[in-house]
Amino acid sequence: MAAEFPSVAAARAALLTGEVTAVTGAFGFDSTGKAALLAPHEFGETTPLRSRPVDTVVTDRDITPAAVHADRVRAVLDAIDEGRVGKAVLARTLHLTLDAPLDPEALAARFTPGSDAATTTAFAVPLDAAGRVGHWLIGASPELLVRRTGRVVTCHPFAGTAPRGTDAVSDRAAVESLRASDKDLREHAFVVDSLVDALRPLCCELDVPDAPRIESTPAVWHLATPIRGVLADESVTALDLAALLSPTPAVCGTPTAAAADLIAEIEGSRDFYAGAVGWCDASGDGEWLVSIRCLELDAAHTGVTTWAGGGVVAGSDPDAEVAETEAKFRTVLTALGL
Ligand SMILES: C=C(O[C@@H]1C=C(C(=O)O)C=C[C@H]1O)C(=O)O
Repeated sequence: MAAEFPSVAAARAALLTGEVTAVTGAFGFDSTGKAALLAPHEFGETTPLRSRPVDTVVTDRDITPAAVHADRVRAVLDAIDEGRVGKAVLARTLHLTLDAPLDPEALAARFTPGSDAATTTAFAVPLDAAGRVGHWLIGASPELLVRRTGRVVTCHPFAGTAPRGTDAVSDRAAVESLRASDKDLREHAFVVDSLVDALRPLCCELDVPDAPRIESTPAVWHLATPIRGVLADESVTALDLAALLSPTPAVCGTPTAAAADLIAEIEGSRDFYAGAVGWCDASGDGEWLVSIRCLELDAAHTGVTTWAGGGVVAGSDPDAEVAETEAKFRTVLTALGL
């Protein structure tokens, strides 16, 4: 049985004392809360995942209604007007009940590159260490929170989204309007500014492009900014960086604490959604993804919970926010064969 760590602090201590040579797993939206981190016996050895078709039959479905989400967006717009936050990211929750259990690793394989839901890195994390016995966090996030390789730190934040078009012409038009969207550029700048503020004191070099570029998943276009820094102090590990940077304003908001309070008031607890998934070894190297475009499978493996969110800033349109969540739900729904 691999060692399990129910918090980032416990995993960090085990790495520091040399008790383990690596940790892998997930921590939640609240990085100080319950985590599901473990030390695999043979770190680095993974079983190749094979994508198999799934025949999913949904027997029950419960989603945050579009009208409720639109009202919540209006509530955030009011909070922005009142000066409580500059940006907050609101998410809808979708619960599905399936007629037959899903195999967690076979489902994760449905997210791997080349599959219909392909984005970047697929993961399947058992959540037992966090007390969610038998539950799994499964998905494929396109968003790199942070990677540390020696002294080099890389972040690749996304913020600002447009649903993909249905044909080449509308898809191109979606890119052009995203590139020119003042609202999306402001949404994006909150994230880059916050990462730069957090990294600047830790880095002796920091390269930040002047303007975001466009990247895609099969479901959406995003504004993205690759950030590269060189650590002044090599003792700062990838896990330290992930816990420091998460949640970024890509999934939370600005200021962080005020946005997290607003989200908790409106949505309730997010658990593992919008936290981080990844690994860190004893040298401090590691890689953490933002846990979005993912689902939690319950202990019976028939209950699925998934989330889709988007950033709200002054000028956001409630109906467009609803449409953005519909597009983002596609990644998980496609993986489920729905
Ligand atoms: C919150 C999500 O996505 C995040 C929010 C984005 C946005 O508001 O434009 C874009 C990418 C992600 O950083 C999600 O997919 O649930």
